[in-house]
Amino acid sequence: MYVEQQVKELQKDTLELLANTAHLDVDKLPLLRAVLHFHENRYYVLDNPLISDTEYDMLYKALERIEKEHPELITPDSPTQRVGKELSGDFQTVDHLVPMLSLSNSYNAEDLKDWDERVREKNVSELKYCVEPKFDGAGISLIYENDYLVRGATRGDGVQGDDITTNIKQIKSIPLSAPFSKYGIQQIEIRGEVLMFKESFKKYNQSLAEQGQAILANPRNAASGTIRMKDPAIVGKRNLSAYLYYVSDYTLIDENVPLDEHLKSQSGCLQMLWDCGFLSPVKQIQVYSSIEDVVKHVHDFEEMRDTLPFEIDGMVIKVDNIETQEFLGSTSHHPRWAMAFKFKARQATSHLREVIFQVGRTGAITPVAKIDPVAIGGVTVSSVSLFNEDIIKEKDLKINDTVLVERAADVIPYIVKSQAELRDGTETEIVFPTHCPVCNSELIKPEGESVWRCVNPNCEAQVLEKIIHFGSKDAMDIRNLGDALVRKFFSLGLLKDIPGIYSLDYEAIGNLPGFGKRSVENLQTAIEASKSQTLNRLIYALGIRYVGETTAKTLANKITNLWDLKNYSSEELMALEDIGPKVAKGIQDFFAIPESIEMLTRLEAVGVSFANQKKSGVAEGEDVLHGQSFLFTGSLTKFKRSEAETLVESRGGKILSGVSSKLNYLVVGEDAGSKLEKAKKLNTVKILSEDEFLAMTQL
Ligand SMILES: NC(=O)c1ccc[n+]([C@@H]2O[C@H](COP(=O)([O-])OP(=O)(O)OC[C@H]3O[C@@H](n4cnc5c(N)ncnc54)[C@H](O)[C@@H]3O)[C@@H](O)[C@H]2O)c1
Ligand SMILES: [Zn+2]
Repeated sequence: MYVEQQVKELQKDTLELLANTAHLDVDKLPLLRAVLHFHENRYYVLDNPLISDTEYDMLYKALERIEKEHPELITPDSPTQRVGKELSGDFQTVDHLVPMLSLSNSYNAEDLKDWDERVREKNVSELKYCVEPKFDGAGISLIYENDYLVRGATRGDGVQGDDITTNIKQIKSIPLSAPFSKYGIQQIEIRGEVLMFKESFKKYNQSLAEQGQAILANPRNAASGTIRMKDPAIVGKRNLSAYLYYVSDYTLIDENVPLDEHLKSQSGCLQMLWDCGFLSPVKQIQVYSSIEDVVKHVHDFEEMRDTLPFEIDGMVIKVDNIETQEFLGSTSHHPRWAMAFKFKARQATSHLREVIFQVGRTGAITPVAKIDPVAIGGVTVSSVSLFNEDIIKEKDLKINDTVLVERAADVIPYIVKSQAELRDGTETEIVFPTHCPVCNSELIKPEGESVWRCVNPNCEAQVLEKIIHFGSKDAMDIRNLGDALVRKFFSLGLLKDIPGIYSLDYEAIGNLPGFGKRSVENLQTAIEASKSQTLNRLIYALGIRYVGETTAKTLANKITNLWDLKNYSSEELMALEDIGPKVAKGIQDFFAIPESIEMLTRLEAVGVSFANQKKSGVAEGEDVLHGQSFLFTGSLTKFKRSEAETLVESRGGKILSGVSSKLNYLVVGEDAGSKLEKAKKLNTVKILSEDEFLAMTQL
């Protein structure tokens, strides 16, 4: 739609407008609209935004302000007069019963107070606000008729959406039927947000990274991409969840029966949804009568946003009383009875100055972009991984490019895109090396892979990274032997390989500047203690290709001694859960190399335990919990959660991350909350006290 020259000019205009949003006046109105239309096209249609959401919102706000001062200048096609468009064409289009509007945005206490004043000006009595998290996922609308789910749709352009019913049915937290008839409801339309929880997102990205593929930017993209997949089976595998937070429409079974109390307030509706078996934010909401309390709450919530298991990008403040909501009404763009409070942005624009190439422990060469430092979400970012050469090509990155960088919680910073439109001729190609930057051996890229590797087993960079990995938190967990210390010892020649950890020269270390007696002792204790680390951690620590933490556990559960693995055939390996030909080959290749055997022999000689302690201690019947799944909730008083989880696993059981029909046992400590409620509702989960659990695990 826009040709190259227009894109350049509009982007130039954008930057000029952005530099001055507070002082834009009516003469800029047409330009502002043109620029916003342009960015909406980039965002909703091309899925390729050029500016961050905050920048878009700043321009939008400026437009709103000018239009408010000059209402006579509002045109029907102004961006303020409609919501975005995101119909994909891949699904059948369906009409929403009630349009799915956008929300008005606020960024500070001032904005919220202004809004509160506008609401109060309307003389509403007994005003209360229901404050909810603003879930950062993909908006959906569901229709239930006679208690059955009949349709699920995306938000689309707000009036019409894509019919994604089959995909919606793959989301386990959305019940296929719900007892709305108990509330006198025949048909109901509810709204919510499909999310990928951070934990699932991390796992999903880990599997992408292990396969050398580019990881996804954030859980929101993962969720919105997944619900539009053509294959519902893939949707089922991605482990999505959905929070439902709004009843947009309903038809009663009998108009003459008085309306159920729940339906008279937003907080009541959320409770009803929860009681009907939905995941609704009843536990995360607060109802307040003063805007000051609201302001305090949203700020407090922003502080703790990273502790939530899912991403939120702000809060939504809604007038609680539904009659008052109806009285306040909506514009064509957003309801007047609700206001979003947006948290600080986690995207920023910077410049790519240099690319360095790092050698990982498997020899993989990772390009890392050095950018002009920018603050994103309270952290200064100056280094961003580019993963592999393909990503550089796909994103068309060049040195000196303007780049959009994103950093969400728990997610490593990521270059969303380069802004090719802004190039001025000073940009240069990123040249991928042909030889290892550390040992200078020629790099290899096997067919079908996207990663270049240094295959020299003695490459110093790899040896160093392998030592760091061995001692790291998820591996042997040698607390006092961190990344920096390993680098230091390595550079001083005090540490040359993994077994060398167990024959460190503590006297020489004690003479290094900054090393007191205590710190040397602590280091020595931590290293000694690691000798009896569990077998699964040891297997993971060895850095066998494709053997991640999960595979290491599977392997450890199968064997009684590490050496057993040496004799496993590929068939035997592939018979194990989740082990395919690639992983099996990785394991066999490892044991086929003399260097590996030498390393293992040395480790065993210094006393590192190769035995499966769980197996050697208990001869038979140790997996009394085999095939059973467990989850712990509430504060446990008899044991630590991590201990209990290890116990379950050592007895052959599994730990699940949430309450679902797959869960067999929920062990409840004190003050158990939503998980317990949900388990009770499910009726298939057996609820255990801590004592009952302990009794079960005894052999
Ligand atoms: N970068 C760009 O160029 C560009 C261009 C266009 C739009 N955008 C972004 O898109 C936004 C507009 O999108 P939008 O209309 O979806 O607005 P929005 O995402 O800011 O807010 C509305 C949405 O919030 C969601 N939501 C989450 N929790 C909710 C809750 N508890 N109650 C109600 N709703 C809840 C709903 O899906 C709702 O549709 C802009 O503010 C901007 O951030 C960016
Ligand atoms: Zn090398």
